[in-house]
Amino acid sequence: MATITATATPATTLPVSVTIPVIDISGYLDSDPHLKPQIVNAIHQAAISPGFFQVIGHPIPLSLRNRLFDALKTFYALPREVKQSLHRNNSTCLRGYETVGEQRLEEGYQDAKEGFMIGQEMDGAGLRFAQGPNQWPPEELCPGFRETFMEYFEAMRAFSRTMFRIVALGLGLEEGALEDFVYGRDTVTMCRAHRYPPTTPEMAAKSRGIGAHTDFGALTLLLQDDIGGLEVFHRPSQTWHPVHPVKDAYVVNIGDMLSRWTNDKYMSTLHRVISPISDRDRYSIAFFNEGLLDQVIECIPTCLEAGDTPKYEPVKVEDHLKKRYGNSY
Ligand SMILES: O=C(O)CCC(=O)C(=O)O
Ligand SMILES: [Fe+2]
Repeated sequence: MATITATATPATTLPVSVTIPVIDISGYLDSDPHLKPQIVNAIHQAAISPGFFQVIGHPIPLSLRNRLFDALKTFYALPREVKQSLHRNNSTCLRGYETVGEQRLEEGYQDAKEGFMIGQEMDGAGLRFAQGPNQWPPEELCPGFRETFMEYFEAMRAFSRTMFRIVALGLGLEEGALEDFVYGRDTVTMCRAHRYPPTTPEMAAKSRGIGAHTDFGALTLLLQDDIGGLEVFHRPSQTWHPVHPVKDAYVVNIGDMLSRWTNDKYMSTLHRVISPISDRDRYSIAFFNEGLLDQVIECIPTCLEAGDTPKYEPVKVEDHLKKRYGNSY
């Protein structure tokens, strides 16, 4: 999930070039002794800078990705009243539909996207922050939507587990050191699907698909279609750079929580989406690893160089999330 940040300068692209590495993790999944350390190192370096990379050779099947994109098209084509009846304001745990213009991430712009958020299905007593049931459209209006979205969600949780094993090794920790953080009973993971309506060239300068922001969780895994429009900010040159769609890839970025946990060794990079100048909608699906509610985020000792001191006070994930979610709507 995302949060408000300082307004970025309206600078456009160039002249500096920013490389967003494309990293194949299949060698890690195959436990290839040669490739494993190379993959760990490539991700560690990309997390330091630019804080964004793309992952191929991941375990999410193309058929599942396509089924979900198809189901989302059916969902977003539903009558407005049906979508409104699933509005996130009905939910105690951030789940449901968000209309165009609802989120404001950048001063002076309204986000042009529609969104639909789900999380882990939880019911009963003792629910905590962001825990609870999802909202779903009637099955007959959107056949298979719920089943496909939940299948995708579970597959993404498993993929995230792998990513955090790689991240742990990169940070000089035990491979399983972040297991509870990413996969514990009280771990919050959220998945939001977006539809970005197209814009005209005249309107493009005044509108944003999603305004400039940093993500506030630990690690985001984003699936984008082939339209493009995602951009990252290069702070030293104050310029924006496209994250071009790469076939079959997930865009991965570091969020504020992991940046803080690593004493800013890993970079949480400002990003935005330009409304597509196209005759087609753009679709994307972001999976947010928000962390274990009881985890205290306190500088990981391996991230302190000799003579360094921690930059931040310890904070509990639950408190961090409550504050940041509260600020972004
Ligand atoms: O749709 C995208 O490409 C990016 C979405 C995003 O940055 C977010 O939801 O935090
Ligand atoms: Fe984001």
